[in-house]
Amino acid sequence: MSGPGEGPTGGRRLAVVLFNLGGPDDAASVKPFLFNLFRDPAIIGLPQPFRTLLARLISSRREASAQANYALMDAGGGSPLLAETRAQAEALTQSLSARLPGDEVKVFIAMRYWHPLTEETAVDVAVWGPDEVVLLPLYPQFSTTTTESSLQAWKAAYAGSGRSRTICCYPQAPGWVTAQAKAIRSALAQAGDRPMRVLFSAHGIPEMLVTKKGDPYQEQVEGTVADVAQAAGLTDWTVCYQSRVGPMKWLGPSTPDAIEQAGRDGVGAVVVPVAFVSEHIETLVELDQEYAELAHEKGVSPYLRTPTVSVAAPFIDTLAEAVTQSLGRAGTAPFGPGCQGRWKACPCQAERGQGQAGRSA
Ligand SMILES: C=CC1=C(C)c2cc3[nH]c(cc4nc(cc5[nH]c(cc1n2)c(C)c5CCC(=O)O)C(CCC(=O)O)=C4C)c(C)c3C=C
Ligand SMILES: [Fe+2]
Ligand SMILES: [Fe+2]
Repeated sequence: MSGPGEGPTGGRRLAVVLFNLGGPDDAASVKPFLFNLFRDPAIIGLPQPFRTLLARLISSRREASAQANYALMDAGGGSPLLAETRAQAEALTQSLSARLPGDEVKVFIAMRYWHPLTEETAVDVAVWGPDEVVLLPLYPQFSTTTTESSLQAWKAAYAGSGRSRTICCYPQAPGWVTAQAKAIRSALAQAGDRPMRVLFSAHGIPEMLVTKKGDPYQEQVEGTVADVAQAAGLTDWTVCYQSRVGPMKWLGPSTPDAIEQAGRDGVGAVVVPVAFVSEHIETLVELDQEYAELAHEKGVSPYLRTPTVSVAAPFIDTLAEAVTQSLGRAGTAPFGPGCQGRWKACPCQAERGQGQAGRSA
């Protein structure tokens, strides 16, 4: 057995930790998953014990409708997110192993609100004993509600070996942009010569996180959209935000409003899930079923949706490039501007001063 500092061929041990939100495994885990989500201070900013009490209330009230929605997917009453993320981990392992011959690369998955929980993965990584740890959120755009929440949970939980690097975000990474542009071009080709509008739909967040807290999410979403629209040569496109929860004002316009507008303007729609990298309830149910029904009612035809990037080679390669660049081991091609100090609390800022670390972010 090889210990820290020594892979099977004498190389170094590299742990890559993929972060995502997580999803319930089955109907029974919907309520505890929702409880974990609403108990997160990044999601509900109330002090304790009010936050936990409210999380209990919301998860109870939301359980039945959420279970009904999860049941609409072919995933045993739960979410396909973990299976999708495992496929991405496998593809990234292969891409990285080819780029870093001699090193031992292991890709771990750390979910924020359901198993494998970040706290569990932190123990697994520590037991494995890496020399280097690269933290890689599967959120292309940085948000306090997702990326920062995951990175903080990791920081609190990880007590193992290895120097850490953080890839905070990659809103304009070349492979992320080209994979989406390709999917859009193929959807538009399917629509033939009918007039079409591309609706870039991102998961929303409360507007005050952007205006009061300086959350860079909206700016980064707009950065992604500008690059993809240019790469795909689009003339009619708009940004909109889906999945609103609760009474606060969220970023707008909402995706349902954008669909209604398309109906009024007499154009068909290609919806592009621009902040998700894999399929789950927000794409398979919200976009493909709820909003498809709305589009039908409003006469938006055709209504098409591009698949998420999933394991598309340009996307996985761009992630692998981000990892190797963060280690200072390969490539000098620009990987995108990242948060660039826009989010002062981002760990990539502190790492920037330590040699190559954070170069990709
Ligand atoms: C870019 C990604 C995401 C952001 C930003 C985000 C913010 C955010 N989400 C909620 C509430 C819920 N999210 C839920 C599921 C869910 N959300 C994301 C991604 C982002 N969330 C993912 C990947 C998933 C998992 C989907 C799955 O298949 O399991 C849910 C549960 C589903 C539901 O009941 O609708 C809730 C609730 C808030 C409040 C928020 C920002 C404040
Ligand atoms: Fe969400
Ligand atoms: Fe950053």
